Amino acid sequence: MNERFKRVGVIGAGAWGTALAQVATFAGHKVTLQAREPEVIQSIREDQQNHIYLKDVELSPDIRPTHDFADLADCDLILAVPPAQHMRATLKALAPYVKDGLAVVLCSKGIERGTDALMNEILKEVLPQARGAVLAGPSFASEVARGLPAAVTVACDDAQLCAQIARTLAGPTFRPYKSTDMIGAEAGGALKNVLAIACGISEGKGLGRNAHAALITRGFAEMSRLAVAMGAQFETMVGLCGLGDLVLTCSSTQSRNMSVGMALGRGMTLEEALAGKVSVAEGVQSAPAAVDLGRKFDVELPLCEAVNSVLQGEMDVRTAIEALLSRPLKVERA
Ligand SMILES: NC(=O)c1ccc[n+]([C@@H]2O[C@H](COP(=O)([O-])OP(=O)(O)OC[C@H]3O[C@@H](n4cnc5c(N)ncnc54)[C@H](O)[C@@H]3O)[C@@H](O)[C@H]2O)c1
Ligand SMILES: O=P(O)(O)OC[C@H](O)CO
Repeated sequence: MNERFKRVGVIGAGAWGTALAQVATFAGHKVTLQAREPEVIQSIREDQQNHIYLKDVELSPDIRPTHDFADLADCDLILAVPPAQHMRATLKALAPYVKDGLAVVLCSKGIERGTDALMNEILKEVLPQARGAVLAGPSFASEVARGLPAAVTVACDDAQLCAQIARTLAGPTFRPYKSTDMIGAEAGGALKNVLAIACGISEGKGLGRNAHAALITRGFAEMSRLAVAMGAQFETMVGLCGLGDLVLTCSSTQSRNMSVGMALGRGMTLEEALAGKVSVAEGVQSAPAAVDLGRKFDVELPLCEAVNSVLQGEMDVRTAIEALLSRPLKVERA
């Protein structure tokens, strides 16, 4: 009962996919890591480092990089870690190698633009024969890959599968907490990225610590309202994958989302803020989807809407801030 999975595969050798492959080796596994770029494969094979996406971290020799999805065919646990906008295509590429009941853990934090789908909805459409779970929570890849302590949420509506995944990935420095709330874990992970852009804008504009605290608190209220309307439990939102990840991402320049926001706050255009970046800031694509979901579920999302207006070039930062501060006074509630 609840034995560990034996053959772990990871799809996506960005910073987080590489870090999660490393986590699985800390837990004693040999891991197949599917990478898109030949230079990433070469870098891991020759130097035991991912020079492109996770610089200066010594990787375990138990990580086996490959380009070929067929090499994942004998895995019994797959961690899917592409950028959210590429999840659908990635799962389609995996499809020929998926056996009935394969466990697929969705580790990307975003909402698909155009469909407003969370990652588990995409999994159900593309690989209905697989069993899905979500991994989310406060976890900067570089810290996790270096073996610094982190606690995350693993969410799955099948409690037994959840326990099996948690047991497979748990290690001396990586502590998964179990949950059955997949929507909450996914919504928390996706929405905190949009709110981190808001906090970055505030930081870049020099609006001070009071504004920062207000943004995190009202951002939390906003993301919880939407998540609960989508079917999440409020309890999940006060956990690692909700408040925990929001606080982390809004408080460090390690965050790509916060960094993009800071660049916008300092007066750059979005194009300038993203120029030359190989890494993904998911909030940029998730913002319009979040706004869409707010309308669909009739939930007010003033901060996400303001961020989205700035990202779409519909409002400059100063006007967005003025618009937020001049809203009618409200009763404070989550
Ligand atoms: N980096 C972190 O600290 C961290 C932590 C937790 C969750 N995440 C989430 O993990 C997901 C992946 O982020 P990351 O940080 O590993 O990536 P990254 O920013 O380090 O690298 C970009 C990734 O995008 C991939 N990519 C680019 N074009 C692609 C395409 N057309 N199809 C498929 N893949 C493509 C690249 O191969 C690479 O793996 C995101 O949803 C992110 O929010 C990241
Ligand atoms: O760098 P970011 O903004 O993508 O955040 C990384 C992780 O999601 C933090 O938990």
